[in-house]
Amino acid sequence: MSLTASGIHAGYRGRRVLHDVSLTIERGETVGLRGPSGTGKSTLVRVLALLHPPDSGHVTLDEQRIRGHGHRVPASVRTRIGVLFQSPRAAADPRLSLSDLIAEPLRAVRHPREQITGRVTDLAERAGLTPDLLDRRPHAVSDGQLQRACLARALAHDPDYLLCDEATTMLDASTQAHVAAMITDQQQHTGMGVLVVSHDPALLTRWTDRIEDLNTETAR
Ligand SMILES: Nc1ncnc2c1ncn2[C@@H]1O[C@H](COP(=O)(O)OP(=O)(O)OP(=O)(O)O)[C@@H](O)[C@H]1O
Repeated sequence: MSLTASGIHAGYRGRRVLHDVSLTIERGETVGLRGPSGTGKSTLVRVLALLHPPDSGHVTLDEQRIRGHGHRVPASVRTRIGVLFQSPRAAADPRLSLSDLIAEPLRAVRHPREQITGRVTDLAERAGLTPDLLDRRPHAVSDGQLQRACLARALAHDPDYLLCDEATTMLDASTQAHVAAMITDQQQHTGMGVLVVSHDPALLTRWTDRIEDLNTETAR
């Protein structure tokens, strides 16, 4: 069981960023992805998260080849892949309270309403968010608190894969450790596969089972 990108060519408005790039994340493993700035690591994350359609090549999710990226991917498929970005401010809707932020993906797939509150409380507690923070909107919490909420949101569906794009880079050491511990704990319970994109060699060595390079060799 794996999330696989095969022979991906992708870019923006005719400008090619990824040239024949392939990457596999097996369930249960943690894969590191590194490479110089601008080689397309975030673009590859968006392709794997089914958010950015490749020009050619394809993504396979547990043997199911995904057709039609972008809005055409059913929510039931998309929710099997969680994503955590570097900047929670860019990722989070500023109009939503933290509890609504965490609950939104559950509501989107009509999760039973009576279970949502309990699920949000549990996720928030595991993420280290105190109850008083849950009614606040993003502008009234710190970056670290907001990233904890984004992690709770990304794990709301118990995804089979979690893609972390420089997700701990801007966090202080203790929040970074808490975020990594929550991800590892979730992985031990559900066997999800994890991708960690980072420029930090120590973090990659500490956290991942193997490291892949996206460099000018692969990104020709
Ligand atoms: N939405 C976009 N529109 C146009 N070009 C983009 C867009 N996003 C990224 N790019 C360009 O695509 C290239 C790859 O960017 P990407 O963010 O995927 O690289 P990266 O390896 O993640 O970089 P970094 O390590 O600095 O985060 C860059 O030249 C970037 O300017």
